[in-house]
Amino acid sequence: MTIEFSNFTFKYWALEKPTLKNINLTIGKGEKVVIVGPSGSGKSTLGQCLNGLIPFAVKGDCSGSLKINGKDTKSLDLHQCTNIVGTVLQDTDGQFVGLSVGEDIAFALENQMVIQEDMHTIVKDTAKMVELDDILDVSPFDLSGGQKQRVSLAGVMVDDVDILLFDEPLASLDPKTGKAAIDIIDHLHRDTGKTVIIIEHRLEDVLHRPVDRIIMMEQGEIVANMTPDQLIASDLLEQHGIREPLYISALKAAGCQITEDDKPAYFSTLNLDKFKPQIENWYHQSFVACTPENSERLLTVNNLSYSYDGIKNTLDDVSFHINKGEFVSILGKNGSGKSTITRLIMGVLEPDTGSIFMNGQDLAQSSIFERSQKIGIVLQNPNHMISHHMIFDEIASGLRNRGINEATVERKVFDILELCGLKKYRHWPIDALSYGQKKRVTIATILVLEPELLILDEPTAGQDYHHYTLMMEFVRELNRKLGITILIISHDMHLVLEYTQRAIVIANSQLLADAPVNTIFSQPALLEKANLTVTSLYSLAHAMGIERIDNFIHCFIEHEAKNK
Ligand SMILES: Nc1ncnc2c1ncn2[C@@H]1O[C@H](COP(=O)(O)OP(=O)(O)OP(=O)(O)O)[C@@H](O)[C@H]1O
Ligand SMILES: Nc1ncnc2c1ncn2[C@@H]1O[C@H](COP(=O)(O)OP(=O)(O)OP(=O)(O)O)[C@@H](O)[C@H]1O
Repeated sequence: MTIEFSNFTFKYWALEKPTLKNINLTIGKGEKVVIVGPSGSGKSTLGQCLNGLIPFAVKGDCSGSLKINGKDTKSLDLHQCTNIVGTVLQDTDGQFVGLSVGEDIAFALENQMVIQEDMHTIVKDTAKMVELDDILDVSPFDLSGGQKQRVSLAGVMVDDVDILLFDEPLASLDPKTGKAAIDIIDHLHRDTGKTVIIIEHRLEDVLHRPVDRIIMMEQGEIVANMTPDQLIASDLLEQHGIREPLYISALKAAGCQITEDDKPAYFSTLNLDKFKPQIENWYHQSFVACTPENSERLLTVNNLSYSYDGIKNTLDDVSFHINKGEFVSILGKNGSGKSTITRLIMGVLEPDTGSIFMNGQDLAQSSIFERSQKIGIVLQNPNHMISHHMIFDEIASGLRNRGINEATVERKVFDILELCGLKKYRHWPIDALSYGQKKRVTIATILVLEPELLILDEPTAGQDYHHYTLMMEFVRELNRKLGITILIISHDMHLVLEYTQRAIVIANSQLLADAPVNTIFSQPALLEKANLTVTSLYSLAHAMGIERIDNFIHCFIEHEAKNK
């Protein structure tokens, strides 16, 4: 199935200007391509033109043509498009049709009239590939964010379509499952010859397996269309605010010049010998010792246990503390209970046993409202938080609830809109925003309230590097200047390395480790237990024969922080 966009332009009815401008792009049958680009650049819109959601479900004006296998999509209907293109959507909640995980995976098979006996086997085998076989009877809506993402992946794997489109398949997946997902996509691609299109901000993770081409979008246009080696060796990623792989950042930090001939797109193909002297030199020159942590307690979690069903403990005797002014992360496998900890801190759930103290006060004595005055939480899925139609009102709502006068509300909201890169959208309805832009709105809504403890659940999911850097630098400023304590829950190891000092690792419902990030990331066996993976920074140091990998990681963290 060849895909051919010719002079293709698309404008949403709700917007004045076109979102896709004069796109000329051919994707050949059986190709595997990645689409990258800043948030709001039109990646999902391009994907939706392919799967027929545009123009059949979402209205707008198109000009030029989009042909799939020579057929203009204007002559097809939505049903015909979905029979050609299978999609894993960015917001998985909108995608579930079954009452259980098993039914959901089986849905596509029912449509294909697969016989019952085969159906059970196919569903089981597919669920096993994405580690869902234990929870086939659970409702998709009772799953953690990453588990939902796995259900969507499984659903599309059984689809009998020629083109597979993945819109941010990795956003909520833990690192190990993310790698497994990329392996699965790679197998599907090689075994079936299907055309595969992956839209993703986590470029290094996608490049875990080879791809044919990377297409870069910016403001509705295609600004690059080249091989991964060409792109990684160029300055284009940096210019367009897209994060380069960690090992490339480390090589550049050491002053190495990387060319296409070095085959830099994959760690496994990169010729490292050439760079060894520079890396060693940089490491020996830049090592500085860790700064000691502040020891005044803000939050103390004591022996916390919680079970949703009264049978299996989601959290089992978990204890940790967070000091005032710290920037800490919680890491762990999908479904290990990280978001559950957040719900217990907020008071949405009550612990079965154990307690949580804030500033020496037992939170069991405080209502949800009282807790929300001190603790701000940004949930994983922005669509679970938004309750107003207009962006300004959404961000202003918390301040207005506190009875703050309108002039102050306006000033604070404008300041935060600017900081979060949302100023030009202030009069927009939230519906007209991309997923990443919505996520930024929800972060702005909480940041404007300047909480004492800020908890960010997957802050970078769906965010491009440029926007997330702006936002995280602002969060870091809140942390450094105002002493606001920050807790992030994330599967984004690059983010965790860049910003947090200490990581709390949860595995199999229990606390597995609580240590500085450079210590955590230099222990492969520990990472493995929590479905985390070593980063390419570790692999680089290892390949260079550096003994104290924790020190090497620490050097890199210091370098990044200084050069932001
Ligand atoms: N349903 C819609 N109605 C009107 N405008 C929309 C709609 N969906 C997206 N847009 C607009 O189109 C632009 C591109 O959005 P799109 O979702 O394609 O971006 P994206 O590159 O996928 O971003 P992200 O990485 O944040 O998901 C955005 O500026 C957004 O405001
Ligand atoms: N409302 C609910 N009812 C029943 N079980 C639930 C509910 N919410 C979560 N669970 C289960 O509790 C476990 C922990 O979920 P939680 O959302 O805390 O995980 P998580 O570590 O945040 O995962 P992720 O990294 O995927 O976001 C999961 O196995 C999930 O299926």
